[in-house]
Amino acid sequence: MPVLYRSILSPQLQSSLTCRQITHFTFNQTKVTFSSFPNYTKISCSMFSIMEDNPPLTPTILESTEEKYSAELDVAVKAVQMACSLCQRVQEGLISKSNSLVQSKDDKSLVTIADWSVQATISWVLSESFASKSVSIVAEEDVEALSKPEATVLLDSVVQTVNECLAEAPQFGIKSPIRPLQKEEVLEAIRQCNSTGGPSGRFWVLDPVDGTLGFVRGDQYAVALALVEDGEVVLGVLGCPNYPLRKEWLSYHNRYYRILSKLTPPRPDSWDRGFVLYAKKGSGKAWMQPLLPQSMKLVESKSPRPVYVSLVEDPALATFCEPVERANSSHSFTAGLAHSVGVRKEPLRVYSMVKYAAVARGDAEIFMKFARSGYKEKIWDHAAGTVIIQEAGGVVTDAGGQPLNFSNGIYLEGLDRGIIACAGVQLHQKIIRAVDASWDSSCL
Ligand SMILES: Nc1ncnc2c1ncn2[C@@H]1O[C@H](COP(=O)(O)O)[C@@H](OP(=O)(O)O)[C@H]1O
Ligand SMILES: [Mg+2]
Repeated sequence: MPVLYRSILSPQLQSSLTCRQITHFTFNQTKVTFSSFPNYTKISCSMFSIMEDNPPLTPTILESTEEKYSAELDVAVKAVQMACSLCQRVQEGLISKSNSLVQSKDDKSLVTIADWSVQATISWVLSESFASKSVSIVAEEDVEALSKPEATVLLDSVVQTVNECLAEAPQFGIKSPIRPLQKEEVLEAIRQCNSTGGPSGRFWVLDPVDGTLGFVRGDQYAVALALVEDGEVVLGVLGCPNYPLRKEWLSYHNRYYRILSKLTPPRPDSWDRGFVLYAKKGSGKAWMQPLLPQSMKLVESKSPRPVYVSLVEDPALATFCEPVERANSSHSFTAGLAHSVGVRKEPLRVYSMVKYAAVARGDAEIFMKFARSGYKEKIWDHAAGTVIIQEAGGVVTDAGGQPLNFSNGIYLEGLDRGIIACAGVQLHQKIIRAVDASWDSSCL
């Protein structure tokens, strides 16, 4: 019986599994897969190091971590389901009425009622659900613009949106507040998300509406929630309300999908678009739960089903995705990389972390992001997507092949050049090599 000693396990795996005896394992250069644990069928872990010379620790009995974080995951999935429902309502309002709900932020990006409302709602749900533990949250929005005297109408809209969403909480298996939240309580819930992260302890990471530009344009966006413990992302939950059932539709603006749905309306009980993806670190599984159709209870919804990355390793058959906005990632650099490794298909340009979802579900094989020099990637734009792709069987690193570092505050500190997520190790290595070959001649 082969024994894999603790000394060769990555810190990630060491922290998620304690003493263990392994009955079977396979590995390639960046990924190790364990089988036949008493309580697991398969556990995968990427990014490990082998230290064969170390004295082996005594291999003893396995301890399952199946129960760990279960309560947190349950609440996080429900909270993201609620947030998706809230966003759908606000987006419909934006499309059908006016853009008066869109505010310009100092950084010229856009923020809407939905951003603040989702942040307030998820913050309130987490605090209520884990009242005994102090809940620490790193999130994108602050209350400054919302607290100004001239923002009264805006604040009223946020309070109303939050209360409408919380009134529906029981449908999602969450308790509603005993009375509607007051303005100050909503502001406090948003304000409470002021953690700055760090290397130790536990904190949630929230991007209430990732891809705000996609959201206000009626297109793709995501709600992203992750739990980080001692610097590792241990849970990822990603709501993608406009993700179409048929992956071909991802290449088109969501407005075409809406037109089509009007022509041939989906049956009320059928799933036509939108889901929540989620994964727990070290479980070797990522799951997809369809969004709740209006008026259906979460308990009545279809069971979650597992998602897996694509098995395509041939670059000629692979699809790569990247941000829509050139300002967010160099399209010319990624085009050069794609060409040099033999990717032939047109890039799939989609807003937000929906790109992580596309790779995790096997609808695309590669995601690349190369921001302009000096831009610092934020942890909330990557935390949930990273763990979901990894548990679905994929690889996510920076362009130097190192894992993303979520332990150093709100930024991905030390990120080497860009982000590369792939379904398989071979594709990943080819792209890393291509980056090295072309970086010096690039303008980045
Ligand atoms: N100049 C820039 N370079 C790189 N990324 C940027 C950027 N400006 C904003 N972003 C990030 O890119 C995210 C959108 O991702 P994408 O471009 O893949 O749709 C934004 O998230 P928000 O929309 O939540 O602000 C923001 O965090
Ligand atoms: Mg974002």
